[in-house]
Amino acid sequence: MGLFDFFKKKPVKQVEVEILYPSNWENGMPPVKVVAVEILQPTPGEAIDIELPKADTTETETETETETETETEDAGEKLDTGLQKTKKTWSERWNAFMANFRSVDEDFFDDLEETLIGADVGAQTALQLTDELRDEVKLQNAKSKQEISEVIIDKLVDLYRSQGVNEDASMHFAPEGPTVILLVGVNGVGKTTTIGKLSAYYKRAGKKVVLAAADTFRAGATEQLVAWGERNDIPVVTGSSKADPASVVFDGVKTAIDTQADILFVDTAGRLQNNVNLMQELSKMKRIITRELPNEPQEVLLTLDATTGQNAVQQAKLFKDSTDVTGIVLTKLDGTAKGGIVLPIRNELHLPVKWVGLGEKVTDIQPFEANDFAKSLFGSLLTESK
Ligand SMILES: Nc1nc2c(ncn2[C@@H]2O[C@H](COP(=O)(O)OP(=O)(O)OP(=O)(O)O)[C@@H](O)[C@H]2O)c(=O)[nH]1
Repeated sequence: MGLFDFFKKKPVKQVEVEILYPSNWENGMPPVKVVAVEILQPTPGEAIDIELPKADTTETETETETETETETEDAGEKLDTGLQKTKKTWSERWNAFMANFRSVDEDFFDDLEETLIGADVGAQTALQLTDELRDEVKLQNAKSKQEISEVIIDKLVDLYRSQGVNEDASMHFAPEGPTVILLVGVNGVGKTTTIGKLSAYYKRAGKKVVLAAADTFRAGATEQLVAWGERNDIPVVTGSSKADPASVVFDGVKTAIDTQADILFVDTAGRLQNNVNLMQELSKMKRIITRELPNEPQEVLLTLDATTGQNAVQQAKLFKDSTDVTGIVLTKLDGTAKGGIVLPIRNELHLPVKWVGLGEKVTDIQPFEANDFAKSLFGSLLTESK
């Protein structure tokens, strides 16, 4: 059934569609992906018109938000919902592992290590956990399936929590003048969307925010940020297509200073961590910011797509080696069973996860709280094992 036929049968109040322009698309109706539909009650039979953008506006993203609706949703609930897939996988793996339990011997610890690696906690973390658990299980003289299950899950929760103790996952702000927050990461991880969400978050907190569209590389990237700016009523500094990103950063910093803004968010082009030119471009942007605002603490937030699992950890390693990353934004946790990667990011890279992205809506972002995360991820396992 075509899109219009569908809407004739089910009239809608509002529809969010993503226009997909395949590289070989020339004319006619491009394929579209329906992102969200708000069904209109009750009048069935009405058709609606959707205005499609012109063919040359590639990669246009149309997003509408019903902020108030989501804002009332409890943060803990949202985290629980967002982590549903990860939790399901964890509990399935866990149950399968415990179903095979016979006795606490070397095979048991080998299986445990494999289970943990399979759950994306990372090889190093799995090894460390298994080693510590060997002692712990003996220490507590745990023998029954339930006792052992409890010791292991408690240890996992502990590890998540203890890593948060000395970790500075807070955002740093300049005591005066604008704070600059750069978003970096490979293509498509969610940098622009995160800026849209974070800028709205800080605006709601009473901060004056400016955005700079320094991704002059990808066609449509500036428009995407401008759309977020319009939606949140936040000014966006732009440059022409293929302009030097550093010049947009310069204009952004100047605008932020002139307008006495509190925060400047800079959207950067998706870059491969091993592309020397792009990494140099990033250094140039940072030099310009420091030249204009010498004493100012900046945040360089590396955005990682949680759905890419261990790849995200690899990306983080390489970015960390070539630029001063101050924290991680872990996006798309809602769409993945790989939420376990928070553990290796913190345990192996010692980079604080500062924010987690839990959806595509403007309010689908939360500061990362190790305790809440551990509680949400393993809470149900603890209940199940009781
Ligand atoms: N489900 C889900 N989708 C997200 C989240 N964050 C971003 N996305 C989606 O991921 C896709 C890519 O997001 P962008 O913000 O365009 O990514 P980007 O890193 O700016 O991409 P480039 O400009 O190409 O480098 C979009 O469809 C977003 O809606 C999230 O937390 N959850």
